[in-house]
Amino acid sequence: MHTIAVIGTGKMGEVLLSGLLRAGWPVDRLLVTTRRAERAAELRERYGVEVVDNDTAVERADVLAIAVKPQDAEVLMSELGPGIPADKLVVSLCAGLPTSFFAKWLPTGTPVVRVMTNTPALVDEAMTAISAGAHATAAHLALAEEMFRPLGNTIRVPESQQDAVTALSGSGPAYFYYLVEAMTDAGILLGLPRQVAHDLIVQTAIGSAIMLRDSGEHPVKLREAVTSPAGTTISAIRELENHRVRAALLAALEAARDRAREIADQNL
Ligand SMILES: NC(=O)C1=CN([C@@H]2O[C@H](COP(=O)(O)OP(=O)(O)OC[C@H]3O[C@@H](n4cnc5c(N)ncnc54)[C@H](O)[C@@H]3O)[C@@H](O)[C@H]2O)C=CC1
Ligand SMILES: O=C(O)[C@@H]1CCC=N1
Repeated sequence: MHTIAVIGTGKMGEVLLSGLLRAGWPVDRLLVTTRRAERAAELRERYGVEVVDNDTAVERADVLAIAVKPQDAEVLMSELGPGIPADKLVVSLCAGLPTSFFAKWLPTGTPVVRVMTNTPALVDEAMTAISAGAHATAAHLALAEEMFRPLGNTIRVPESQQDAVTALSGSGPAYFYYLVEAMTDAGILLGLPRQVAHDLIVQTAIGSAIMLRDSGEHPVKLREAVTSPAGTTISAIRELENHRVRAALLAALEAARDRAREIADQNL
């Protein structure tokens, strides 16, 4: 069985750690690293996991899951990279950074897998996209899948699609929360108590998501089924079109994709 070290255990590192534990990964096969002593104590107490320094993690783990902010990856990899033996697997969770960024710091031939997951991993409903770097084999991809499948769904994509994936599903939960927030405000505008508006829209989101997943119907079909002739829904849709919400979404995701590219450019 593999030993996985989470390097940089902040929000996403903890999401991965807790998911692996929920899935039954033995705690003595997990190591975590962090910069702050208080955070180390918190993780130890919450999960009973061993917190070690980065060098010890490299020595003892055979899979290194890099979960620092992309902006911190250069310092981390310049310190750690050259000492990582080529038989370890490096799994990057970092937005924007291509596998070639990691390869630059690693001994030639070290396999790197790039993943983009999302925060619904906390409830085992993540969408995780997995890509092989130059030296990653089918076995390395399978191992990355084994790590992330307990957290939700996984998909393999060519690395060239990872910036688009980041814009769509990596950041995606934020767009849905934003929408719920705005719709709750709209409910308040219409005179509903905040909690009632919140409960109505959250359950509506859950029901709609399950129908999208389980009915096999195209979203247009599902929307048309709600939209009665001369009814209420079409009046709302007209306003969404007038306010160019579709165009705003296209522009927003393009901006997120471009930001991922910028992060790469700043680090290559
Ligand atoms: N937050 C999100 O929804 C998602 C984030 N990501 C990616 O996950 C990565 C982590 O993001 P978050 O967890 O949100 O950030 P975060 O800031 O919560 O966690 C990063 C952690 O790394 C630690 N760290 C930094 N340098 C270190 C070093 N040299 N040694 C040990 N620990 C170090 C920091 O102290 C911090 O605890 C990023 O690269 C981000 O692009 C990917 C998908 C979704
Ligand atoms: O906002 C970010 O950069 C990270 C990557 C995807 C979701 N959160």
